[in-house]
Amino acid sequence: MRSPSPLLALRQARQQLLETGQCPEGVVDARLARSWHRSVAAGLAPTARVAPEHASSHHLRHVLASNHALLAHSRPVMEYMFDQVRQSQSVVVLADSAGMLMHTLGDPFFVDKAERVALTSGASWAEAHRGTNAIGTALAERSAVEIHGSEHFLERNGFLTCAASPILSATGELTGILDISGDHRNGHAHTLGLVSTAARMIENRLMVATCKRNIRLHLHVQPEGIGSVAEGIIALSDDGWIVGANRVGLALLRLNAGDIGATTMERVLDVRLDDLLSRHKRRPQLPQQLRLHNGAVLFAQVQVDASVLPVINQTAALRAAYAVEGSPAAGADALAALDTGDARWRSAADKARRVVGKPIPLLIQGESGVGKEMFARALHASGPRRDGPFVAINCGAIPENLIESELFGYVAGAFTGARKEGSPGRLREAHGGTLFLDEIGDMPLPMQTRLLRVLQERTVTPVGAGKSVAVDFALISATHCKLAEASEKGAFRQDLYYRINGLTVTLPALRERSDLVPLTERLLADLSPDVPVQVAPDLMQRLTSYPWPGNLRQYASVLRIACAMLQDGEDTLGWTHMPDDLLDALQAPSLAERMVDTPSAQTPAPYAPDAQPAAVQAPQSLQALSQAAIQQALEATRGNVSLAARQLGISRQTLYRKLSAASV
Ligand SMILES: Nc1ncnc2c1ncn2[C@@H]1O[C@H](COP(=O)(O)OP(=O)(O)OP(=O)(O)O)[C@@H](O)[C@H]1O
Repeated sequence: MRSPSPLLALRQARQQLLETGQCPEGVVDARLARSWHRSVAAGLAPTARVAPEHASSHHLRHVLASNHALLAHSRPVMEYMFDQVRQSQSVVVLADSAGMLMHTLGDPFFVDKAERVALTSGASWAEAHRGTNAIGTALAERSAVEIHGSEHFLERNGFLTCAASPILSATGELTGILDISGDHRNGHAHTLGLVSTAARMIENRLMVATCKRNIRLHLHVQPEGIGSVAEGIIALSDDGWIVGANRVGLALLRLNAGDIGATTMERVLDVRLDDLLSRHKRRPQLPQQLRLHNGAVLFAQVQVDASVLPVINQTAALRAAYAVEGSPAAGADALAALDTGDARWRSAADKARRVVGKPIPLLIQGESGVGKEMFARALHASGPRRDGPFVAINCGAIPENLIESELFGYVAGAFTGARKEGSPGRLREAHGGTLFLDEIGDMPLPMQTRLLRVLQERTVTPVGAGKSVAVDFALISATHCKLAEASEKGAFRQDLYYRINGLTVTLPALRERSDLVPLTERLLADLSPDVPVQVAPDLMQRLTSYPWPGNLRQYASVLRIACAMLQDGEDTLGWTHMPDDLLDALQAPSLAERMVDTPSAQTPAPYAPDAQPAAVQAPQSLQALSQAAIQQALEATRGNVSLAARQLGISRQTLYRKLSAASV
């Protein structure tokens, strides 16, 4: 963004923006124009003397404490940078992810001047407060930028030249901004390069520190590039999921940040994790030559912390054992195991996979019984927290007077009836794993307020306790109602809604799914793992068109009952195996079917004994068909009502009822 534009042209362009709302084309580039527009939208005026936005010392302490690791890894790099620019009247600055300055190192001759525009710890350089400037603009654009002289929106910052680069975490989140600011007369063409390289150095150091319990691959296209600032780094979970990556690592593997936590190494590289690790064990110092599936060659140095090797070996042994038995690999994509081909379901799963392992709360919407909890469990089992607990809480099922102590825990003697030893509470039980809040829309409003505080502060204060306890869990919530509407009507706190709704996915109702046949096959394979069971085609046709108001819960239960009704030697579910309450509903044609009242209409076949398929071919009334079936069952069982009822899949009482109705 270093501008060849003369001072006057920039001033005129800014004036034109203020007067007409448009930047003149060709004078400022698109990125600068976007930033100026944001500055105007924030209510800033170029000549205004805005009071600098400055954090209280308490808030600054809090920010410094929560960015402890970033600061620790940045300080040595900043000192090195400062050495490079020592003579050029500059300051080196580290800001947090909101643009607040946390640490500055400055040339004493320049510091006085810099202090006048508040280039000091605690000052905010977010665009909303200071208009266009390298720190705020790099934050807004998520990319490295240089802002020179009059490109700054506020005229009082026009004596500066600043270059800033975002610092990204191992999971791709922007965690801070590194910047060099100096007198615009001393601007140097290489400053932006220096800042960007230094930001990469910090990112790499941070990544190695935060992923020290992961398997790490240090990558480069040449073995000599490994260990340099230009190396790619990929962090893997012990079963091969990519759980972290620096920018070069992503580029080398042709991935983007959204793939972190959503794909495995083996999907990208042509090597099995076990082979990679065993080669590393034999020759730990030697870079391994690897190939992407597209044939490109890379070199990788594996690094595994000695303290986690035993865990990895154990997981590898488990994986090998599972592979031998033909069972799904430990930690395999448990969501994929639920995927039977419905496009809407798959799209929800694909989206959810992208946030697994990231601090983004997931909200699952869908009718009751569509499988929201199973989906959440599978997601947990597919993610890096799979070894931690999965704690499911049905917010609608806990009595209102117990919900507080149940969720937040209590100390010994907190209230009458409390357990002597106190209780940690369900939220703390989820520490290190996933918290699943089912029916979150049913949570009473006072509890919503407390929950919001927990989610904001990531701490829980048990009932009766003075101190709060830190908690760390991934959050998945589920609801069958439209929470957005509930929050608009005031029935659900809007701020809590935004907090739990990092990503919303909606699971389709069973009647909307296009995969009933493969889904049925999978459910039957689970229900009867030893003997393959199938469904008679005419019944399957009707099961496919039935609206299933209870969704998967109802359907899975019907199949479970039907399998239990199979006699020895039977392997095909027919009408006789359907529970009798459902049989009536299946036989009653749907409204749509009733509207198409022609003999040629494809009316799904109602009950017919499997031995007499021809009986269903003729267009008879349902009642007549039912009576015929009863007659045949009684004949086949020589009048044994109990046996006939069993064959028909109905209770004895229902059979007697049907017989007496027929004789009236
Ligand atoms: N993919 C699936 N495979 C097999 N059975 C399933 C599947 N999904 C759901 N079920 C069956 O449906 C039942 C209900 O599923 P789940 O509790 O996940 O639904 P839900 O949408 O969370 O329901 P609710 O809204 O009532 O809490 C499960 O106990 C299980 O029997």
